[in-house]
Amino acid sequence: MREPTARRTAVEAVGVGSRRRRKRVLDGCSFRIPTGRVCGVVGPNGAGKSTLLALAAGLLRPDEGTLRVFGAAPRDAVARAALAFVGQDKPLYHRFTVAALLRMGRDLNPGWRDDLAERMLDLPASALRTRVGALSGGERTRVALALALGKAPALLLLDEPLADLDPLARRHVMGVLLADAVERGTTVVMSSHVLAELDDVIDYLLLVDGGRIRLAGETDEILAAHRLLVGPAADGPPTGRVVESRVNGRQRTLLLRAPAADPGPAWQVDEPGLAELLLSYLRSPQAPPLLTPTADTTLGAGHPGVTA
Ligand SMILES: Nc1ncnc2c1ncn2[C@@H]1O[C@H](COP(=O)(O)OP(=O)(O)OP(=O)(O)O)[C@@H](O)[C@H]1O
Repeated sequence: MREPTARRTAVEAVGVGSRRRRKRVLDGCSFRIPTGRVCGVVGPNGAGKSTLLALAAGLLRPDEGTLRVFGAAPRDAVARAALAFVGQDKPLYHRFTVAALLRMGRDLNPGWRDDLAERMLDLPASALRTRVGALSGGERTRVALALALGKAPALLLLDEPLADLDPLARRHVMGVLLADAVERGTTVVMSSHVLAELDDVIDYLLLVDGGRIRLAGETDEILAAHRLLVGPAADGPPTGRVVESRVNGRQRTLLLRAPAADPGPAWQVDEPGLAELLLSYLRSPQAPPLLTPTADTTLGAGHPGVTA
């Protein structure tokens, strides 16, 4: 028997619009993120990623449309208990020691798990006695992430969690998040500009650009829906639904929506990498949006593509 959509859907946005100081920041955003996915929210500066995460965390209300978390409004008690949010500014009490903050996390959250917080924190024991204000930016990020994970949430909303972490710390944080998603089925939704490091970790993608959703769904399905063609610039480009066409000297590189017609032996055809695909879309604002069936809110819960 199929579970109700609300239980299989972590976040659902339908026609979400948001204005900040009268400026339209998000417009007609509709998508679903099923439970248990590690979803990367990517897009250029000012695209609306933080606004989208703040809406899902219940810190902002949409001006248009609806956004639901596990089927409830983000400010409902059920949703609030199920989610943890770490914003870009990571507000922490600077005069508290790390140990005192962790104690507070334990006292405030009935489902608190020391092991999860400690796994994320992974700092020397001396750091526990340090006041938060005396930590480096990256160490503070680790504390904020440890407090969020210690809550053992069903949904982790993270706004640029990797921004001030060194490469080793990034790997550690990504590893912990991935392990948690596997072990507890946590849904992780994280914005990031570090496309290269998202590649191995995310299995779901939201590309936000100019306040709109341009790509949404399973990364492997989105990649499989495209072909990267490299061939001679002198030849007429092969036909197909072109996302981007670039000429560099004698070489033309094309990103097409699959299936593409056989372009002939002069062309090399591959599936694009994630970073390549995203950059092509960002350079080509005219390319039509693509949502896989699980992300598409116009498809009902009974659609075969809509699974947990
Ligand atoms: N507190 C605010 N008050 C007014 N406008 C805001 C506020 N926060 C963001 N905006 C505006 O909303 C738009 C989207 O901002 P948002 O922070 O959601 O984008 P983003 O994709 O997260 O960007 P970045 O990658 O730079 O963090 C921007 O044009 C920004 O100027």
